[in-house]
Amino acid sequence: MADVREREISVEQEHLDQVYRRLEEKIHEAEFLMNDAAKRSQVGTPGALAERDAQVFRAGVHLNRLNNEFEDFLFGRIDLLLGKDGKKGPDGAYTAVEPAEGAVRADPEGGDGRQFADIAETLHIGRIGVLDADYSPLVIDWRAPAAAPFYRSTPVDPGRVVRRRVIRSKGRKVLGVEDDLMRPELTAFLDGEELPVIGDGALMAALGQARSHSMRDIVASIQAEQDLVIRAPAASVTYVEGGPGTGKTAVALHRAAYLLYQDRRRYAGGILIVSPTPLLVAYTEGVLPSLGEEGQVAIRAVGSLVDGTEATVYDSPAVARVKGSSRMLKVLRRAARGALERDATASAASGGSAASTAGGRSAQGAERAGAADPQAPMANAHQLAFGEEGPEAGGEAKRTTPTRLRVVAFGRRLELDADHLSRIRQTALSGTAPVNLLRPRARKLLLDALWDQSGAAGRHSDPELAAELRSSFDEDITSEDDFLTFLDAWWPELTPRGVLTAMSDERALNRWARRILNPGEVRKVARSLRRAALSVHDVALLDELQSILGTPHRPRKKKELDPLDLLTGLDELMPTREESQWERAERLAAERTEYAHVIVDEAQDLTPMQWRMVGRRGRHATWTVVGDPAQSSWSDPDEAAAARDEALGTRPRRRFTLTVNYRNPAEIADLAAKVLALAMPGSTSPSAVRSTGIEPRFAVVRDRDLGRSVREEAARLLDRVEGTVGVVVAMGRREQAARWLAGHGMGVPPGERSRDWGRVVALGSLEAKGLEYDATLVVSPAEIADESPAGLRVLYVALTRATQQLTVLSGERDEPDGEGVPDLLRE
Ligand SMILES: Nc1ncnc2c1ncn2[C@@H]1O[C@H](COP(=O)(O)OP(=O)(O)OP(=O)(O)O)[C@@H](O)[C@H]1O
Repeated sequence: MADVREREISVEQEHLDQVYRRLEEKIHEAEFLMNDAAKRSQVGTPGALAERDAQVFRAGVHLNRLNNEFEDFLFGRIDLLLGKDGKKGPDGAYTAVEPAEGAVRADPEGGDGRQFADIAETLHIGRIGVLDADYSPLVIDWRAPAAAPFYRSTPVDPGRVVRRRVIRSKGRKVLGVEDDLMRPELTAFLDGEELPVIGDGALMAALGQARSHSMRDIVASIQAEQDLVIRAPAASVTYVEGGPGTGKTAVALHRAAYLLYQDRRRYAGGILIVSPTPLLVAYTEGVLPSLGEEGQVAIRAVGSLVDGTEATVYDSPAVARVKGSSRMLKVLRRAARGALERDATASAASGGSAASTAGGRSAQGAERAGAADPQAPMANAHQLAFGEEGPEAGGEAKRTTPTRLRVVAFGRRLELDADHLSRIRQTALSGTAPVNLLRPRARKLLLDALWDQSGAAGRHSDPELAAELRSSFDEDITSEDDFLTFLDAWWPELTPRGVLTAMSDERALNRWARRILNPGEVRKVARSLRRAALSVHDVALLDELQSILGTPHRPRKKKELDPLDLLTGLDELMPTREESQWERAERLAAERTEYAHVIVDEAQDLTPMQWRMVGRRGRHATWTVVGDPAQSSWSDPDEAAAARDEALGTRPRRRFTLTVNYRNPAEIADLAAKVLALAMPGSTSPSAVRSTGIEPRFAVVRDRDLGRSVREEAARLLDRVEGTVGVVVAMGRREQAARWLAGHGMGVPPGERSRDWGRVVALGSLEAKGLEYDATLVVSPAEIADESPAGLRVLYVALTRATQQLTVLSGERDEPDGEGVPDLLRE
C-alpha cells in the first residue's frame, strides 16, 4: 500500500510540476506586458497614457496573483465517468450531469454482479485556474461551474464522480493524497489500470488538525450542503441558519470569494462582511487572501463600521439593551435638535447672555465646546471592562446658546430677544430635514425678522428697488463678524460625537427621552456616555446621528497650485494630471460607504440599531445573512427580527439550513445540547461529525482561589493539546482572567516556565463569538448565564468553542455535585 501511495503522490507531483512550468511562462508574459507598458509612457498623448494605465493595472493584478505564495495551490482532483451532455443547474453549476448511457458496464462474465467503467476525464481543482498553452485546463478554479462536482458529489448522489481526491502540498512539493470513493460498487480503470484509493478521506484529516490563531480555508473539503450556499445565486437575500460549528463563517467567507469570481464587475462595488468582534475579524481575515481574493472585500467588526472608530468596550447588559433598542431612534432625533440649544435654560436662569452685539460682547468661543466639538471627550478611546463606567468627562467648558442677537444696520440698532429667537428656531426645525442642512434656512429666517424690525420694507414701492435694498441690508448684516459668530454659536454645525456628549448630561437626556426611557434608564445611559471610550453600541448611535444630522455641502477645495507656477504663468501650460485607474480604484474604496453585497456573520446578535446601521451600507445590495438564533446575546429577538426585516426590505429570501457540526466532537456537543434545551427548549442541535472518546472534564475551584484554579486548569489543557486554549469567563472578569493567565501575583512554579502560554487566550463570554480553540476552559457557567437576560444562550456559545477538549470549572455559585458537574449542566 505504501508503494501505491508513493506512486500516486508522484503522479500528482508530475502534474504540479507541469502547472508550475506553465505559471512561470505566464509570469514572464505578465512581466513583458509591464515593461511594454512602461515604454509606452514615453508617448505622451492622453489616449496612450490611459491605455498604459489600464495595461499596468491589469498586468499588476495578474502578476500579484501568480506570485502569491499559495500554500497547497493545487488541492483537488476528480475522476469522472463519460457524461451526458452537460446542463447547467439553476445556480450555474453542472450538478445535473449524469453518466452517459453505457458508461458503466456489467461484469461480462455475469459473476458477482460487480460493475466496471473507464475513467473518461480527470480534472484538477485549485485556488485559481491555469490553462495550458493550448487552452486545455491544467487546473480549474474551485469556483468554476465545472468544479462543482468536486464538492457536490456524495456516495448517495455521485453524478459522474468516481473518485474525489484531496492533494496536500507545500510550495511546489506534493506531500500526500486522501481519497473518497463516490461509487464504491464500481471497479474503475484509468489508462487500463484499476483506480487506487488512498487514505480515509480529507474531511476527517482536516478536522483533526490543531487550531492556530487564524482560521484556515476549507476549500479542499467543502461539503455538499455548504457548497449549495456558497454558490447560491446572489439575487436578493440568502439566509443561512445552522448551529455552532456548522461552517457558517467559513461558508460566508468562501461565498464572498465565489461571488467575486462569478461576477467581478458587479462586485467591484465592494463586498462588506460584518463580524461581531475585532477578535473574529482578526481570526478570519486571512481566509480570503488564501483564496486569492483581497481588496474588494472589507471585513469590519460591528464596532468599527463607522470610519475612524474602533470600539472594543462593552456596555453593561442593562445599558446595551437600551442603546441597542429602536426606542433610541426617537431619543436621538430629539437630541439632534435639542443639542443646538445646549444649556439654554441654565444660561437663561443665571441671566447670562452670550449674545452677539454690534459693539458689545461676542459669543466667541461659545461654539468650541459641547455639541459642535469633534474632539469632545469621547474621542479619547481606551479599553475598559464591561460594566465599568470609567472617568467622567468633567472639566469641559460648556457651550452656552446666545439668547439675544443685536446688530446695527442702516444706522439702526436691531435686536431679537430670546422668545423671538426661539420661535425662529422652531420654524426652522419644523419638518424632518437633516439638522445641519437647516442652517441656511435659519439664517434666512433671522434676516427676515431683522428686516421686518428695520422698517425698511415699506420704503420703496418699486419691487426692483425694494429687492435691491433688501439684498444690501442682508449683505450689511452678514458681512459683520459678530453676526457670523452669533450664528456659529446659535446654530452650530453638530457632529454625531458632539450630540452623544450632549446626551451624557442627565438633565438634557431626560428631556429628550421623555415618555421613551424611564428615569433609571436615562441615568444609566447618560452615565455610560460620560466615560472616555466609545462602546460597541455607541457606534450604531453615532451612525444614526450622522444620518439625522447630515453633512453640510462644502465646495470642493480647489487644487493647490505652486505659487511659483502662478507667478510665471506655468500653471496655464501644465496639464492637470488625470487620476490613474489605480488611484481611482483606491480612492473609491476609501470613500465607499455602500456596498454591492453585504454579508452579516453572527446575524442573531445585531441589535435593532445595529441593523439600521448595517442596512444603510447595503441599500442597493444583495445580502447573505448567516446566524443561529440559539446563540443570540440580544435580549429581545423579536424586536431585532423586525429591524432586520426593515433593513433587508421586501427582497425575497432564499433559506438554507446547515445541519452538521464540524467543530465539536460528539462528547462536547452532547454537553452543550443540555444548555440548548434550557436556552431554547425544542430546538435541535446539529449532529457532530466525529467523536474523540474524550469526555468533558468537570473541575471545582480549589481553596476558594479562583485565579489559581483557572491557571492550573489552563496549564493542564496546554499539556494536552498542540494548538490553542481559550479560557472563557463572564464579561466582568475578562481583565482579571488575563492577569491570572499572565501569572500576576502568583508564584510561578519552575515546571510551568517551559509551557507555551502564548497559546492561551482569556476571553469575555461575548468575545468568544465565532472563535474556536483546540481546548476550552469555561469558568463558572452560572456566572456567565446570570450576567444578562440572554445569559443561557451566551453560555451555549461558550461551551461550543472547543475542537478537542473541554473543561468546565465550577465555583460555589455553580452548585457542583460530587462529580463537579454544575447544576446547569446536570441531566
Ligand atoms: N467542510 C469543512 N471542511 C473542513 N472543516 C470545516 C468544514 N466546514 C466547517 N469546518 C470547520 O469547522 C469549524 C467551524 O466552522 P465555522 O466557524 O465556520 O462554524 P460556524 O457555523 O460559524 O460556528 P459558530 O456558529 O459557532 O460561530 C471551523 O474550524 C471550520 O474550518
